[in-house]
Amino acid sequence: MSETQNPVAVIGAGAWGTALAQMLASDGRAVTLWAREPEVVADIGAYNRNDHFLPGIELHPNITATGDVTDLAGIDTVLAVTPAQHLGAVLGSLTTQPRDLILCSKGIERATGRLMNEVARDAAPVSAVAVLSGPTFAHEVAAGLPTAVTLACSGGEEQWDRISPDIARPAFRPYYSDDLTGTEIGGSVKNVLAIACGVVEGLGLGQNARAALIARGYAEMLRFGEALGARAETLAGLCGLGDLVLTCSSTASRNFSLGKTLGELGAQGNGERTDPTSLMQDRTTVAEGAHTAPVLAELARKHGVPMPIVSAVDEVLKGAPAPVIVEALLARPLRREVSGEEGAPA
Ligand SMILES: NC(=O)C1=CN([C@@H]2O[C@H](COP(=O)(O)OP(=O)(O)OC[C@H]3O[C@@H](n4cnc5c(N)ncnc54)[C@H](O)[C@@H]3O)[C@@H](O)[C@H]2O)C=CC1
Ligand SMILES: O=C(CO)COP(=O)(O)O
Repeated sequence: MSETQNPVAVIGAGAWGTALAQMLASDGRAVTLWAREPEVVADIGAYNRNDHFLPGIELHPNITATGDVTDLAGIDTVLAVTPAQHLGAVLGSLTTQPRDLILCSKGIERATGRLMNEVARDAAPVSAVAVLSGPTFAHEVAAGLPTAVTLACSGGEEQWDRISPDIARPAFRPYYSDDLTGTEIGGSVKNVLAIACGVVEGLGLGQNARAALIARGYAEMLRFGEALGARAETLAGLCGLGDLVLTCSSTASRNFSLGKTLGELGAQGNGERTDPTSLMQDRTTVAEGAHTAPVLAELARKHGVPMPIVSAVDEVLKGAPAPVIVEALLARPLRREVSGEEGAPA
């Protein structure tokens, strides 16, 4: 490590935390990776591999895995990459709060309806919070393939100047934003819409239907964002539209593939209700959209924001037959396309 390189730490050694550690370590700097599972710590220490969550990748030797949060003390720049529902508890277990805490989870806290930056500001009030989000399949980033992300800084340009050199690499390009709400809404809502696109794929409804769903889903994202104070320009960027297009187009997405299975079950089910619970329990990896959908549908109702696709995903996740739900979506009254204008054309 050169003397000018700050050490960084990553909390959470799932696929994304491990891929971020690999990307950050690519310039030779020391990266501390905190893992919840002792076997993950052991395997990274012994073999430089995390086959539990990111199989097939040889990790840089300058990544040090630990299960002890006290090893994060003194590291100024820390990325938090836990599943959204566990962020508050994991941050609450830290013995010290870093100067800069960069949130990389995509979701909304189910019990409280809070975005991750709200969870983090409560759990780590001393830290300056930032949000990193964009089109980033973990296996591609770990392989060194190029992408770009939104990096939204609560501390404005001063924080950006401090942390962007620690995050940017030749193949990983952050873009500055100060809209944390918009950045988080993009990543949270797109996961739910990816489940919807997977359902369409599983039901065999075709490419046109998927593209229509992406466009109308994006309109829902914009409406919800506006209600919560996000900027539309943020949602048109990497963390919104960019990630939406990625995640809605590929079975490499856990959310899309969950939706596809739900659609296939629905297609076989003769209009009967399904039981997605066992489907979810069997998964060792997180499909955040399944946790976000109920709380997002609830928040949308609370704010008076029409989000019919999000509500439809929520229904399918609760066991409603996918073909019946799709039929109901298509049978809704005709209306203007432009967001904010209600009613059918004259
Ligand atoms: N995998 C990807 O390509 C990307 C994932 N993300 C986001 O990163 C976050 C983490 O996802 P992944 O790393 O993919 O996870 P993963 O699905 O690969 O692994 C599951 C993770 O959950 C953790 N976990 C399970 N139970 C827990 C508990 N009780 N408390 C704390 N942690 C627990 C495990 O330790 C592991 O780190 C999610 O919010 C996801 O949306 C964001 C961008 C890309
Ligand atoms: O957020 C992601 C890509 O940007 C990963 O999506 P999935 O969680 O659906 O795999």
